Amino acid sequence: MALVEIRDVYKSFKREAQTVDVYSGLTIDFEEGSYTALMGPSGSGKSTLLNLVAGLDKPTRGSVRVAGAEVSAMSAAQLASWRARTIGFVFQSYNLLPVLTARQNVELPLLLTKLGKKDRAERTAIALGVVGLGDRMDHYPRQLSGGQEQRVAIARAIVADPTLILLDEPTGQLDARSSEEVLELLRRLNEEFHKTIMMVTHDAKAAGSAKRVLHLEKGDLLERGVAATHALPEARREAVAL
Ligand SMILES: Nc1ncnc2c1ncn2[C@@H]1O[C@H](COP(=O)(O)OP(=O)(O)OP(=O)(O)O)[C@@H](O)[C@H]1O
Repeated sequence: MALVEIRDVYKSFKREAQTVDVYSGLTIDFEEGSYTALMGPSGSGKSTLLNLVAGLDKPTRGSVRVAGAEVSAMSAAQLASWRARTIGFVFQSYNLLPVLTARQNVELPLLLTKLGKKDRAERTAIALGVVGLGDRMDHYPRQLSGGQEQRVAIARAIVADPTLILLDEPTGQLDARSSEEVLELLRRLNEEFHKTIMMVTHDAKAAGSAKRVLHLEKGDLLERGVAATHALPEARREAVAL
């Protein structure tokens, strides 16, 4: 069983009199331990895919299962606690709370768990250590560089030890050096910590750090292996009918 199973998913958005059909029968799997980059033109439905997997949005029809659980069937309350345990979400614009320190930002998701204060402090320190910011725990976001802010956001995403990390253009606002640091961190999270990663990106370099690259384009879902050790002999068409 794949960690993420998307089966015959339709998704439409209604805007005034118009309906936008983003997916018309999307079927795809993401295996446990995989690291996938999702590419494609603006509006092709990349962010929508992450939102469906995180249960932030529901399919118009079809099934989205994560670790065997039907995400679209959960109530809002079930979703909140499931998401806190299962999913780490990282956004392009970091989304840190400016009035909280790095430590407090990272601790936030743990407040939704049953962990006591001491365990929360310990896990927070470990997560900030993993992203290389053990010496910046009491800094506020404004006292950090963009790359450091994004690494705090990644620490927040991994602090509850989720199975799946979803990232929406994580390097979109970063310079080349900070991007490289973030990508190196993602490779480690995948290889050393066995986290499953799905990353939306427009950046070919970022996609190059993934083991699998999916291209969402007008009605087609194309798959290309780019990492040397995972390269496919040629671009392979995996499924049609987005
Ligand atoms: N909440 C919404 N209401 C109405 N339309 C929406 C909504 N969310 C997304 N859409 C539409 O669905 C389509 C897919 O959007 P999505 O954000 O998934 O694209 P994307 O590939 O991530 O684009 P980008 O690269 O620009 O972020 C777009 O046409 C978008 O306008």
